[in-house]
Amino acid sequence: MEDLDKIIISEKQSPKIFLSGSIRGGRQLLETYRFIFDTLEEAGAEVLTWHVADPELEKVEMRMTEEEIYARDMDLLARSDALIAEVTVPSTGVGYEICRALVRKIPVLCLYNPDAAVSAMVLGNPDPLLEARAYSDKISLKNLITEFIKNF
Ligand SMILES: O=c1[nH]c(=O)n([C@H]2C[C@H](O)[C@@H](COP(=O)(O)O)O2)cc1CO
Repeated sequence: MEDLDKIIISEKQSPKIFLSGSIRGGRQLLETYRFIFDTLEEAGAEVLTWHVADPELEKVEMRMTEEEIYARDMDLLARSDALIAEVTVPSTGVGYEICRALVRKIPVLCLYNPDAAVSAMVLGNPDPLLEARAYSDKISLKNLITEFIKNF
């Protein structure tokens, strides 16, 4: 029985997470996106959109057309088990990705600083697959992320 448990645990795939964070909406929270990325990887998740937390992102994305960026991200979303969005910095792309995830029935966790003016499209959204949580510091941010990904 113990052996069977071990096999089941070792066969458990790491959850694939679509990390969503502002790019053209402003990069001022890049350090927080990096912290979320590191927390997810430490917890055994695979972050498919690692580029969102990449300080060199502009260099890579500059070589891609707008259509290529869109197609790549929609393909990554289709392969994700869940989406985690940092919504403190308002971003058209982040809002769009949240909506697309919900349409595809992919669970979404939105995280934000308590001082942020988060859209009512997130805070007032009754979709049971959407969870929105404020974090006051890195400890609470880490706890919210690790609790959420336990479900996958
Ligand atoms: O170059 C890009 N690469 C890219 O992956 N995105 C996606 C991922 C981010 O979660 C989101 C950011 O949107 P925005 O650029 O509107 O802030 O869109 C967005 C852009 C630029 O709009």
